Amino acid sequence: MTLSPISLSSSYTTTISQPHHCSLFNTTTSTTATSLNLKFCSLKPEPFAFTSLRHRSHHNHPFRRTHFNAISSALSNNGTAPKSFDYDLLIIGAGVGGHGAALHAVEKGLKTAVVEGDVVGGTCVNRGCVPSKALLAVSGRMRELRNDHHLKSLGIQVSNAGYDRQAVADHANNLASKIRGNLTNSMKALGVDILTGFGTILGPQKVKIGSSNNIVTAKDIIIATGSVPFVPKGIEVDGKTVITSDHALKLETVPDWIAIVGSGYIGLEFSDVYTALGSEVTFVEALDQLMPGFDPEISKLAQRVLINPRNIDYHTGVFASKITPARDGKPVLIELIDAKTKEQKDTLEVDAALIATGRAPFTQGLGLENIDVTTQRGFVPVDERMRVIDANGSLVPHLYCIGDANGKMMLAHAASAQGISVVEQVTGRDHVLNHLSIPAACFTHPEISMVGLTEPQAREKGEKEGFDVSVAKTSFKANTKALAENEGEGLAKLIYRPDNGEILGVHIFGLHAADLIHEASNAIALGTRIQDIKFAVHAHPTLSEVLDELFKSAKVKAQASDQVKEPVAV
Ligand SMILES: Cc1cc2nc3c(=O)[nH]c(=O)nc-3n(C[C@H](O)[C@H](O)[C@H](O)COP(=O)(O)OP(=O)(O)OC[C@H]3O[C@@H](n4cnc5c(N)ncnc54)[C@H](O)[C@@H]3O)c2cc1C
Ligand SMILES: NC(=O)c1ccc[n+]([C@@H]2O[C@H](COP(=O)([O-])OP(=O)(O)OC[C@H]3O[C@@H](n4cnc5c(N)ncnc54)[C@H](O)[C@@H]3O)[C@@H](O)[C@H]2O)c1
Repeated sequence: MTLSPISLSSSYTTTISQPHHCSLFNTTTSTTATSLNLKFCSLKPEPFAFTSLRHRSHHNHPFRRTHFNAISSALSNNGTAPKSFDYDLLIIGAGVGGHGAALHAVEKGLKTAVVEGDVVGGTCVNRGCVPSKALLAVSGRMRELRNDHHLKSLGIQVSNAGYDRQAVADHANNLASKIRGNLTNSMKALGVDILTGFGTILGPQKVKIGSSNNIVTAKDIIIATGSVPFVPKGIEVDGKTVITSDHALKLETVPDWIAIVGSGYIGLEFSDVYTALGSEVTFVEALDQLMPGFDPEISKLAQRVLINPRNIDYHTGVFASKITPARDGKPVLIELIDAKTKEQKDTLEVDAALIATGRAPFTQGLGLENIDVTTQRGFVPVDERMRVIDANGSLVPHLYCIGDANGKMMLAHAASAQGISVVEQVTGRDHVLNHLSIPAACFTHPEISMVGLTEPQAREKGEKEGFDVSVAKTSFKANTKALAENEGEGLAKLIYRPDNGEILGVHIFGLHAADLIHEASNAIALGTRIQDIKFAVHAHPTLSEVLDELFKSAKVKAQASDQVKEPVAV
């Protein structure tokens, strides 16, 4: 194995903790320096490995013939553009963003390669969505089996539900391996070349793979290099008692008492897991309320159901300014300061601390300076079509950035959708992704989901643009299926324009909220108005009737309601 040292310089005043779980990212543990050295190793010795099973013949593809002739003569002055190309499309990073783009590119007939410096699947598959959902599946079952009151009301008796920590950890790890295999095989089967090594952009349409001179050219390049945990300055991560999600997902321990710094998605999902497995949790949140990113009404309800009745306490409006791992028989020490005044507030002594304070883009060492691109807090600046913008504000020809690395929306399906959107563009069809139609979900028990604007955001927009905003709500308590499951605790909230029936946002808290949101997100994506969707029929009894009722309860002005779409004869 060849280790390729890459000197990274960071503009952060914080620490970036690289994925510790993976020996391939050979890195020092977190430091508080403003720059850090990181070693990134190739999986295979140079030259880089071609792992595709078969190649489609792309050379006669009509698009290839035309677009190669039309290579922009306006390329920037950073190196010269190649005259012919190894690939139509080269994607740096084989996470879900890169994978989604690659599959769509093959469908469009592009000769495609992905460059991956670690393992296929990136954060989502190896250190994110996939293993966390495996742990949350266990959390859900444990909650049910330990909820005597709930079980009794259904007439069920269970005694002594327990778990085997290592077996739970294995479930998460095995699932990640399985999905990683599926992703790899799907690309290989379609003829996508998987080039192993760290990708560095040398100039327009040119990428070096690994540390030696393996240079690959491509007509279009997509940066899809993702993100790593963001660890604020002053926090020392040791990977054992002070951990990030990368470590927590391995479930090496279930601490008796764990502080979770940050009550966003990661904090909330892990509080669900840890409390189900028996830990006591203390949240430390910098803003004045828990779950500050969600619609305030939903956060309030979530706090009532997911926080207050559980073994959780919290400190809001405080920063964890210094965290020292447990050592020499002392517990983990967390110094709290007031988020506004910066005055010392308290010191917590806990068994462990999970740092869930957001994620930092992984864009160091990418060679962005070679194409005159300056990152913004590490994020690659892009326009609404994911085209990379250089330091002068001009678009860099043939270069795109998708997923966590551009920071538009740090979600797996957003990364993939952005990749598909780019492929549409490079194959001649203009496409702009509507990020307000992309749903998000937090997989707690019960789940939280959302799409579009929160109520405060919608009201602010309405005020600026001069339209009224209305809100409709329905409760899960009135839903037959939810009641049959004895899961009536839930709310769906619709934020809309009463003048024209436009859906501005939908927020759901309740059983299977993550699955229910898609009716709303599809409606926003397709521009469907409330006066149309309210006539859509839902099977009875299903949870989807919560949304049916929600749309029906909205009060759209008569004029707009009269313009119902023409019926389609069958
Ligand atoms: C604990 C956790 C749970 C999450 N749960 C969810 C969820 O339930 N749903 C959801 O939608 N999102 C979830 N996310 C977010 C989701 O994982 C990310 O939004 C998503 O992985 C971003 O995809 P990406 O393709 O942009 O980047 P990544 O998945 O990070 O992939 C980037 C890839 O690029 C590689 N790479 C980086 N630099 C180079 C280089 N120079 N050369 C070669 N290769 C390189 C990396 O090794 C990596 O494989 C979760 C995240 C975490 C941490
Ligand atoms: N189910 C999902 O889709 C899912 C699950 C996990 C993660 N993710 C993605 O991963 C990303 C990262 O998640 P996350 O939960 O780490 O970030 P987040 O941005 O959702 O939440 C971070 C929280 O930490 C708080 N915070 C920041 N610094 C602090 C400090 N020093 N002291 C106390 N509080 C502090 C912030 O106010 C915020 O509430 C998210 O953007 C999300 O999109 C998604």
